[in-house]
Amino acid sequence: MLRYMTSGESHGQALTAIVEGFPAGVTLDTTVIDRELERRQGGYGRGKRQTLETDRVIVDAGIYHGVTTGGPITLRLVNRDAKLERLIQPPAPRGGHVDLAGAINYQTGIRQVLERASARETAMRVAVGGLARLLLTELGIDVFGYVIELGGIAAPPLSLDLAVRDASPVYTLNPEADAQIVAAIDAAQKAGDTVGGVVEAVVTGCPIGLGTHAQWDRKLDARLAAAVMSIQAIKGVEIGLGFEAARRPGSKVMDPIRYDPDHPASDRRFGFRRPSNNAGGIEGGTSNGEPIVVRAGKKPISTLAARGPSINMATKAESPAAYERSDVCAVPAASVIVEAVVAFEVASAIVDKYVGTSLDAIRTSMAAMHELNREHLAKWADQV
Ligand SMILES: Cc1cc2nc3c(=O)[nH]c(=O)nc-3n(C[C@H](O)[C@H](O)[C@H](O)COP(=O)(O)O)c2cc1C
Ligand SMILES: C=C(O[C@@H]1CC(C(=O)O)=C[C@@H](OP(=O)(O)O)[C@H]1O)C(=O)O
Repeated sequence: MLRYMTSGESHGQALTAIVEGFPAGVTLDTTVIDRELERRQGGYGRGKRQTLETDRVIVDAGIYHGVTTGGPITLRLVNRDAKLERLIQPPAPRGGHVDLAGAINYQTGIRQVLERASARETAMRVAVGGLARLLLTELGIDVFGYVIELGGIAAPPLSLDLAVRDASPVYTLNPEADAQIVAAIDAAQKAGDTVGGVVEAVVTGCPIGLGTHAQWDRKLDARLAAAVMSIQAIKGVEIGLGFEAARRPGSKVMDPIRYDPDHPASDRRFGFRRPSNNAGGIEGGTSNGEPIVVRAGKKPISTLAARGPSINMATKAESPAAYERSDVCAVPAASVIVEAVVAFEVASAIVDKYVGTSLDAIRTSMAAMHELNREHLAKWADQV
């Protein structure tokens, strides 16, 4: 079982994660993780905080000579803007945040809950996702996230071709490439407002059979949805066609099944081809070998420079909500975070299925399972 927990406050000393169940034998290349951290910090519309932080992962435990040992891996990110003990209690809670409900839930001030609820925590989730990516890359699986819509404006289309993708301004979160989007973010900033958007993550190279139809909490789509929904400010998750499937007749939703008899022995789909992928790579909670497509809707940031209506907690008189500083748009960052949590869930499903304490064990198990399925398909005629 692969799992992790994070700790840390937005303005505390550091963010930490302990990742447990990660296989031995994976070279922990921190530059791969740092690249993802850098992507998360980027994107047009971010606030001043990102000019103060330079996120670089520190590995405190779980490696020997740069290679994972199979023991728990401790990751750390230092907050340069650490100042928690000097921060005051906001007088008026912000709508759209946990400020009010959290202070009641924990019988504390607002500061205690907002510091932990902050999306600063997503930096660590991206570091953990980067670690998962190292395992997935070894197994020929790729995950990438990108913006598809921002402030109601469609982002330029993205090629699934890897070479084209890496050069794409959308993939590299450079919305300067789209004047309309930049103008929408600028207009929101000028008005003291914020903008949200829709992001998508695609997983390619997945074997058939991650997850299961057999039990609700092991369904791959359910696990992905929970992970993505847990990201700060994500308000909707779709797999494949998602809500659009509800509007179409069945004939325009189900993906036909075809067969290519000339497929190579190594084909992870065993020759089965789906001319469409409305299911987003998951049928009955199980990966079907097609790209896994997960979409997420991110709400616009609730902390408004124009300050939304609220109540002063001491006097209960009407008072504008607290405002210190804030992002105007964090949609490009959300695409990196969605990618990271999806990468982790897929890695976790891999470890569940191909139970192995090391990379070699997982590879061996994957190869053996592939052969087993080839044999199973070859003797199919005898079974029916
Ligand atoms: C990358 C990222 C950056 C964010 N930056 C801010 C911010 O600067 N100000 C803010 O009020 N909310 C920001 N948020 C959103 C809040 O963290 C989130 O809305 C809040 O914790 C309440 O949680 P909920 O929206 O999931 O209910 C950000 C979210 C993400 C994913
Ligand atoms: C620190 C990050 O995002 C923060 C998320 C956030 C919130 O309320 O979620 C509020 C802001 O924090 P601050 O008040 O320090 O500027 C963002 O900058 C980050 O993404 O690294």
